[in-house]
This record gives sequence, structure tokens and C-alpha cells, in this order.
Amino acid sequence: MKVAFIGGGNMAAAIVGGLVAKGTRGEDLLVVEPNAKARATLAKDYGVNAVEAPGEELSHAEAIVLAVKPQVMREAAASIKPYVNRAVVISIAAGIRLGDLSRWLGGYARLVRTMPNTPALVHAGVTGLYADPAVSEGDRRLADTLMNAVGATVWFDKETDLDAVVAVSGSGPAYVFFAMESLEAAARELGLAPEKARTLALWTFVGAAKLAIERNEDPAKLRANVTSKGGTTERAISVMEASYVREKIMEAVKAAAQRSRELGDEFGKD
Ligand SMILES: NC(=O)C1=CN([C@@H]2O[C@H](COP(=O)(O)OP(=O)(O)OC[C@H]3O[C@@H](n4cnc5c(N)ncnc54)[C@H](OP(=O)(O)O)[C@@H]3O)[C@@H](O)[C@H]2O)C=CC1
Ligand SMILES: O=C(O)[C@@H]1CCC=N1
Repeated sequence: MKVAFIGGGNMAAAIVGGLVAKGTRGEDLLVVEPNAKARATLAKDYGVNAVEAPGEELSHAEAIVLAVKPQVMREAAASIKPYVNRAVVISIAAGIRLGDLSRWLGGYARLVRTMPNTPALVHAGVTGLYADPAVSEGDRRLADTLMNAVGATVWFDKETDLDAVVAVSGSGPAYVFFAMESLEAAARELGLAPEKARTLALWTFVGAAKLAIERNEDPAKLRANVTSKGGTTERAISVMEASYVREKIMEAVKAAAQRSRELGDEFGKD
């Protein structure tokens, strides 16, 4: 599959890296990226064709992934408009609505809105996808194949669900890293050596996630299995509950979804 990326930043690099590691040839990937250093890194690391500005070669792509910030999506869409005629266009931007994107592309309708996440780089991503009911099965399959190469895919029936997806799994890795940082910091405060603190914190996350996935059990049940009556976990959880940690996490995720809607309002205007 020939795929072009508009924007070669963090998320595009994660998807490109994941695709190349899975066997996609770098020469089948084109990245349009204004930053010379980012272009050089992508070309060196993955053997992709990296160019400064869109040109005729874009019209050979089967899929074009729009991987720029919501703030510059309108400008990026305008820059590729002359070359969009046979590709399915896949946006990974938070907030930007397909109706706005279609308008910027002169009424082009072969569009899929997605929300991937950075673990795509290690084939452990998860991507939420939405397309208008009029989008063909073939175009959906193409978008699914692309994102499925770097992790799991989950389709949604309502475009507004993508604002929830960005808040949960798009931004989610940052919440997990935040929790990792906190566990590591606590380990250090308890007197453990830094490298040992990190090993314990990281493997605790890997192990807990692996257990939850492989056993397919409710996390609440798995938590109960760790929590001995009158023991250490019970004490820790009681501190978290007294501080409303669960409620705060839920509040934070809802704030992220609200920000996604705001990005759509702010940067989707004409
Ligand atoms: N990071 C993440 O975890 C996730 C991000 N996303 C979405 O992915 C998109 C990109 O995010 P991210 O990769 O983090 O951002 P980055 O800033 O890392 O990457 C965007 C890249 O696009 C370049 N760029 C700017 N304008 C244009 C243009 N007109 N044409 C081509 N390239 C351009 C930027 O160059 P310069 O820096 O020089 O401006 C930059 O290198 C966003 O819309 C975000 O919502 C989705 C899921 C997860
Ligand atoms: O923070 C952001 O806006 C982007 C979208 C999801 C992850 N990063």
C-alpha cells in the first residue's frame, strides 16, 4: 500500500515506525514535513521519502494520512487539495470534524476520522475510527488495514464518539506515564535506588496490563485479588478513595473530551 503522511511529527513517526517494523517498505511511504531535521530523521530511521511540500507524487498514494495539529489542518488540507483524487484521506487530528475537512478539500467525501495513540510505535496502539455511512467498504477496509498494522482498531457509529476516544485512548498513554512517574517517585522517596525504582514501576504496569488482557477479567476483580483484608493494598486504596482519585481521573478525561470538542469549534471554522 502506498501511503502519504502530511506532517511528520510524533504521531506520524509512531505510525510510520510501526508500519516499517511490520514490513512496509520505506519507499512506499511518503512524508510531507516542513521541518528539515524531522525529514532527515524519518528518512534515516525508516527509509521513507520525505519532502518539504506537497507535489504531484501525492496523487499516487492510496491513502493520505493527515497528521498535523488541529490548528494547521485547514492550511494543510488546502495544500493537498490539488492532488487528492484517488486516495482515501485519513485524519488523525483531535477535534477536527469530517464536514469541515470535506469542505476544505472542495467537497471530497472519501474521508475517515481516526484517533490513534503513540504505542503504535511498538504495535500496541489502539485506534478509534469513524466514517460517514456513505464511505465505501473498500475505503473503510483500507483505513482499518493501515491502523491495524500498528495495533487494535475499534469502529464507532457516531462521529461525536471520537471526542471521547481522544480523551480515553488518544491522550491515555500520558495518564499512564503520569501514574508510572508517580509510582517511581514514591519508590525513590521510600529509599529505593533510582534504576531499581524505575524497573519496579515499569514492570508493575506491564504485568498488570498483561494480566488484565490475557485473563480478560474485570480490573475491579483483579484489584480485589491483590487486596488482602487488613493488608497493605487496602491501606493504599483507602488513601486514594479519601482523595477522590477515581473521581479526579474521570473529571480529567471529561475535560480532555471537552477540549477535543473545543478544538473542532475553534479550528473547524471557515
Ligand atoms: N501525539 C499524540 O499522542 C497523538 C496525536 N494525535 C493527533 O496527531 C496530530 C499530530 O500530532 P503530533 O504528531 O503530536 O504533532 P507534531 O507537532 O509532533 O507533528 C506535526 C508535524 O506537522 C508539521 N506541519 C505543520 N504544518 C504542516 C503542513 N502545512 N504540512 C505538513 N506538515 C506540517 C509540523 O512541523 P512544525 O513543527 O515545523 O510546525 C510537525 O512536524 C494532531 O492533530 C494530534 O491531535 C492523535 C493521536 C495521538
Ligand atoms: O494532546 C493532544 O491534543 C493530542 C491528541 C491526543 C494525544 N495528543
